[in-house]
Amino acid sequence: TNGSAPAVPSDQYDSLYLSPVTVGSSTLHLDFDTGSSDLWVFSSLQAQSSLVGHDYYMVDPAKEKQGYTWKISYGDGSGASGKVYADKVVVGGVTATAQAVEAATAVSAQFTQDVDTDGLLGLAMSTLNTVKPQQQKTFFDTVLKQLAQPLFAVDLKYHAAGSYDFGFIDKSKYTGAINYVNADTSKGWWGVSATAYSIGNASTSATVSGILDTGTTLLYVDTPIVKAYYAKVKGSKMDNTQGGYVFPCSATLPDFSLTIGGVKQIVPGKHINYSPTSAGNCFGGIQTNDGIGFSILGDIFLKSKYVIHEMGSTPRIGFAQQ
Ligand SMILES: C[C@H]1CC[C@H](NC(=O)Cn2ccnc2)CC1
Repeated sequence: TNGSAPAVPSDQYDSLYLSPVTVGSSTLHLDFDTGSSDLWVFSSLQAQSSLVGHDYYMVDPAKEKQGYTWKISYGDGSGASGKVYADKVVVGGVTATAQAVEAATAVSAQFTQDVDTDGLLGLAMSTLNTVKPQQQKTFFDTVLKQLAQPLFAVDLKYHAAGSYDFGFIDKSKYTGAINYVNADTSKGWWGVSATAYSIGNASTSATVSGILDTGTTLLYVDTPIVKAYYAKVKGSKMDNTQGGYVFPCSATLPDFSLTIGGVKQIVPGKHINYSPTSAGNCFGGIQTNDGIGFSILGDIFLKSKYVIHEMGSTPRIGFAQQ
């Protein structure tokens, strides 16, 4: 069975995208995250005070995987932990009858205060799953065999609802050719490399290695590239109080591209004006990866493309223009 689920921006800035998922008998709104591999949810195991505003999974003790635990922390310092259940999970009509559902007993403040997000659904490789004593499969790995094709496609949009397709490529969601490159899954992520970047009409040869990450809002690249980009934005500056580069909201932002598989994958300048700040300027969608050694191609990069993640004998990533 193939299927498709909507990806709805959680707020006016596309901070994250939420998709409806049936977990047991509840419908929750989860953040599909190609940068991690745990399916975890707010649950009845948590203190009531932590559940205010959230939909949550009502655990059934008969379905508990006794003695199994999980604990995850993300690059932005957020995290969660809890117990594990085997239950039915349905995404866009695709059913996993006994999916490992990671029910939270504790979550960090960033998640508690984000009342729209009821948990995450990881879509990276299952080798990154945090469940102990036995690592569990992602939803995608669980349903892989029932899909017509071993793939999912990501269609995030700028200030609009997009979708996640499972098992099929939707020709109505892109124009032109799909450009495929092999994925580097050796670190558990959907890894890609670029051979150049461009700012406006100027192209620079460089090796930019990164991971595709729907769970990250912005586009994080090496500091020299970030500096070169904002050098082309009048009035821009690094503002440590705001935590990154800001600029006058009236600024014209140049397009940015990464050349992947010989094809320029363009991020429109318009998408790089992420949001207004509390200080009266605007916060950039391109920021430094703080020298973590690789780039994070988050939603700012993804929301102009239709991106196919194919787990064939040789994992591949396909890029097409929305
Ligand atoms: C420098 C980057 C900063 C942003 C980091 N992204 C995340 O932490 C993504 N995420 C998933 C769940 N909650 C957050 C990746 C590193």
